[in-house]
Amino acid sequence: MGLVIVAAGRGARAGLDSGPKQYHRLAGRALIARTLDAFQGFVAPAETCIVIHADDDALLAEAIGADRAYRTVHGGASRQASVRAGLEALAATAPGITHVMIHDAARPFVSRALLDGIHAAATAHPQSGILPVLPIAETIKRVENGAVGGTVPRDGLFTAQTPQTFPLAAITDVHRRAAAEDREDFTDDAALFEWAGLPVMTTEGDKANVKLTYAQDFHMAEQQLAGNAAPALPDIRTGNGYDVHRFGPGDHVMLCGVAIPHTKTLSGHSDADVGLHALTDALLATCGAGDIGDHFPPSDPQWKGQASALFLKEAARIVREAGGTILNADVSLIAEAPKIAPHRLAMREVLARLLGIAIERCSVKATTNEQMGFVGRGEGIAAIATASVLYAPKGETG
Ligand SMILES: Nc1ccn([C@@H]2O[C@H](COP(=O)(O)OP(=O)(O)OP(=O)(O)O)[C@@H](O)[C@H]2O)c(=O)n1
Ligand SMILES: C[C@](O)(CO)[C@H](O)COP(=O)(O)O
Repeated sequence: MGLVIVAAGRGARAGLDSGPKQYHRLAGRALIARTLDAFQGFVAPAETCIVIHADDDALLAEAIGADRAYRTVHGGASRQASVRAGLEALAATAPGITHVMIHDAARPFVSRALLDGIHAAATAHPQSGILPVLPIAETIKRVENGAVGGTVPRDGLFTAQTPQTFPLAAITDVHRRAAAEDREDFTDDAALFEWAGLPVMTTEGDKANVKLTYAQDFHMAEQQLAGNAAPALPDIRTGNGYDVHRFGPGDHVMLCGVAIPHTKTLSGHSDADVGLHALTDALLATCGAGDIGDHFPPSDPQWKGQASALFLKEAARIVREAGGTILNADVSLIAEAPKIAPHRLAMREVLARLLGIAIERCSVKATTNEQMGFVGRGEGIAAIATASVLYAPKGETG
């Protein structure tokens, strides 16, 4: 499917100070760029021809960038002449195209559902023109010099939208014939097909697919885009971690960076600090950075007997490098013994120092396992940790 976007008009009725309406920035993005966005993934830029006014090369480059793959061609004095120029360009340079969509740059709100409906109709009726239409919802009056001259029956009346779709060879031929007969009065391409006696089938249009014609249309479009803009939600992520180590012979345990005298020690490759291990995993989880085993494999001799503080500091560094600000850290220790409560403040101080955050953002809690299971039988100590991290939006890290 090829695409002709007509954008060579002057936008006289819009009367915008900023110049031709198709380059006017709507909520920060040029109207024509928004229109082209709507076809992304539906028609390739190489099969799209943008028809612009001979004075507007620089305006187009500013609106969509100079290095885009779209074909461009200069249009004519009427919409009809501009469409013809676009069709001739596509017919000459893209021989594989059988069908073409013709669309006004001034209609930026093209939905994927509308495109799919038009495409389905074109597939069902490949020799016909396909025209999206909407029933008229208001009474139609004929008005002359401010006075009503009559009411027009609206039965069977519809308004016509773009994109309209045609077999490329047929619509190009009809445009050539109309030009040869000096007919420049067709306001849409379906009208040319009708004039040539060729079939035009309708498909359901879309109320949102308005043509921005008057200044008020631009104000309403601005309001609509402002209303649609999703509020920037803070990117707060939570990670959890769990670890367990069994007891072996010894005289102290390391828990959350504090050495607590005990009748046994926790055995492991490093200092077996389950609290810091669980918290390291929780932090890494907030940026999808794997787990402690990925960064400090137990098979690597350099971590033998290592203080687990090093692991936590490295996890905090990884989080910060990914744009994270650590909001809080919470560790629950599950042990029958030793007693944790007398050491909780010292543990929170260690966490605050290692993570570089305030102590009130660090929490350590402890519970027994009510003498149930392996912890209850005094075979080891378990820890569960949670960390919350605020990440900067993409492109604003650092
Ligand atoms: N000589 C022309 C006239 C119109 N168009 C394009 O046809 C579409 C529909 O036309 P319209 O909304 O009437 O735009 P303008 O002609 O720019 O508006 P006006 O009539 O108010 O000047 C627009 O994308 C417009 O750029 C075109 O390519 N060449
Ligand atoms: C082609 C069109 O968008 C169909 O509704 C419309 O006719 C173009 O606008 P114009 O004001 O007639 O140029």
